[in-house]
Amino acid sequence: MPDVLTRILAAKAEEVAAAKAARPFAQMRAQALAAAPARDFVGAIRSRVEAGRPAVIAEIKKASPSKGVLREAFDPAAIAQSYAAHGAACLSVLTDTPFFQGGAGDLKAARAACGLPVLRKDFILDPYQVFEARAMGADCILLIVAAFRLPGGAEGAGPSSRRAPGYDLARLQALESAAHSLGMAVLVEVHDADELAAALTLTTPLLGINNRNLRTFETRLETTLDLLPRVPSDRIVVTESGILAPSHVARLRARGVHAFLVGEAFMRAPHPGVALEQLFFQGGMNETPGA
Ligand SMILES: O=C(O)c1ccccc1NCC(=O)[C@H](O)[C@H](O)COP(=O)(O)O
Repeated sequence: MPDVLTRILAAKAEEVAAAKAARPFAQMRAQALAAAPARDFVGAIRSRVEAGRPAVIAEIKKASPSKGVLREAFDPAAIAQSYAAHGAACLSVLTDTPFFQGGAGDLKAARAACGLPVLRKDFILDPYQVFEARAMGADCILLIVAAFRLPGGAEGAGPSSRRAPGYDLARLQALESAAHSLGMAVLVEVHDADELAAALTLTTPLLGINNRNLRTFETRLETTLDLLPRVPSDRIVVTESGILAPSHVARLRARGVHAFLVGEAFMRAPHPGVALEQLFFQGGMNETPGA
């Protein structure tokens, strides 16, 4: 059986083909160009990080392949308001349906309920999806480098071939350009050194390091800590996944990581915003959301 990322990407390619047939590109483009202006996703993160405060991208997801259903009573608008009231910098909203039980409606409802910039969390492979993201109101898209691995690419035999990019850089760069042309930001996501080398060919300052291996689900904070020395100082590291306790936050912040993408810890809590405040602003570092 193929791993889950392979299955998600295959399903996504079919989904995009069906979407294009149902709503042609010209129509999607017109909708994207007519959307309300994008909110400043990078600025919301940068301002906090440069002030030495945590920048929290708070995720709205009903379910995930690794954890199943995380939240039965799922109200994206109420969750977004709760996050905004308790110090989130931005939102991340899952729009994939088959694997995460999300949808475009979740993103629209969350964005309409608050003033925060919103990341469309999905598996973007095609320019059509970039226009679709803007049409639904997204302010940022996610590009997962692992989704652009070429057949036989980064898994070469020896040390030198492992350093070869092995990724479809032209396609990654074209998707980034499309997002920027629509005023959206890009969060590029990596999990290892080969993916990082590929990600650094993009211009976006937002570099996500996913602590979760999307093929095996193994989740280790050391993924972020080990890659940190290889990240140039002009990039803002966003550590993603598996951040569940104040000790995790303290460990990463002690190494200079101040931007976080968190889902499960908030989705399982009765009040997601309160959980955010407890995780980031009531720990040992005695922060307050606006201080
Ligand atoms: O979470 C999964 O099971 C998953 C499986 C396959 C591809 C992506 C997946 N998750 C996306 C994410 O990485 C997380 O939603 C995000 O980083 C937040 O993680 P967490 O705080 O651990 O919910």
